[in-house]
Amino acid sequence: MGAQSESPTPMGNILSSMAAQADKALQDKELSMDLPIVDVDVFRTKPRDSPEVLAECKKAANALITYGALVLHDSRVSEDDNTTFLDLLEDYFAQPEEDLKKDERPELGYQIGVTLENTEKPKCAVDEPCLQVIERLAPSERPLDIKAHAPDPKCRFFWRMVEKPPYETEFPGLNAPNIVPDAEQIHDRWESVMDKWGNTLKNAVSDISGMAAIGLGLPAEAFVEAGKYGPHLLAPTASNLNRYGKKDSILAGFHTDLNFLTIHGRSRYPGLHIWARNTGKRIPVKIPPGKHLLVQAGKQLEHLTGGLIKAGYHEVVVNEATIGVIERRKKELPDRPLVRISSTFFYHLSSDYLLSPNEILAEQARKIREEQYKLGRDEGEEVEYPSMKVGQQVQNELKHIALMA
Ligand SMILES: O=C(O)CCC(=O)C(=O)O
Ligand SMILES: [Fe+2]
Repeated sequence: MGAQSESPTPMGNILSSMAAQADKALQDKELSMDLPIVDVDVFRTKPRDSPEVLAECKKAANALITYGALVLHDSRVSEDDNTTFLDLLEDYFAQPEEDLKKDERPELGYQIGVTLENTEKPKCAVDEPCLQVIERLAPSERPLDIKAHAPDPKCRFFWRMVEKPPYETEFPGLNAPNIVPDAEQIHDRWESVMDKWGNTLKNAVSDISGMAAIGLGLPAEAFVEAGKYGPHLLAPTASNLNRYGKKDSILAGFHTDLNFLTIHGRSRYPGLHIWARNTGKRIPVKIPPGKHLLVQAGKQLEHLTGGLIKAGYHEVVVNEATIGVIERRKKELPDRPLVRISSTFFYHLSSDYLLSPNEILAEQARKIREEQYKLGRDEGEEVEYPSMKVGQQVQNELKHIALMA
């Protein structure tokens, strides 16, 4: 009798159920990339002081402390809006370079409109603490080499989504009006498509800010108030995969984001790798299907929490999975532009807000640092977080990435 038709023994039963459990665990792990999934719906629909909401907020704060990242579920997310947005941006970046150039504003540090390829540099390449972060990673987990400090081949569009402050800002350059592209087939649908998808990302990330504040023991409105007049940006990147589609091309070199929280919808092309603090592992991002988004901590959140939450490192490269999608789309949609658009939104604190570490959180950060050190996880030299206006911090960072003189 063949093994397949044998009637199951009790031992066989146990083994197959263990195998099924292991399969399920592997599937879940791949879906969530090992990151906790935070349900924004719980926060939006249940009473603020209910145990369920508090538990979900704690989960959000702990995920940001432990990983610098989380996956969120939000029933307001429409995949169709993301698709429409990705199509629009593919069409936009397929235009001739001289048309794109009309939307460049170098005099404003490229903080509005388009940034063309080979302009923005990965800051890490000249930043000693960042290079040490790479050195502390196991060689197999390191990002692609950025030491040449070549600018990134990715382009970008910045679409500002702000509420005008009821006061005179010290940083008007960071708060300039939006640019709507000229081209007839793009102009008319631009504003509504950008605002629709942008608002989905903005609402979700703003709710995560509220949840993180509660989870950290702060008043619910602490971060949202601090970001009320922030120069939030819908900030898709665009990488020309005809030109930069070879395996191991760096589209955006290893870096952290300078803003408060970054939120991503699904890109059509894989290639974003994140490093979760405390794991030392490179994680290829796979946002689970169905109303999920990915959030990563940025520098402003690190600053405000005195390093309790650390900005998350990431890179965007052409990996095997990217090549797979390139080949598939070439066959299935030969007339579509071969451009990798990222569905990225930068949530910022208000430029005039004083960025200064919360002492209670900074004390917790010191404790965690010591515990980590005892566990043999050296996080490098202690970072200073001097008080400064958010607008000042942004300008300092822009100088590092070559967008501002
Ligand atoms: O392209 C992506 O998926 C992310 C881009 C990114 O890291 C950034 O825009 O800062
Ligand atoms: Fe980034």
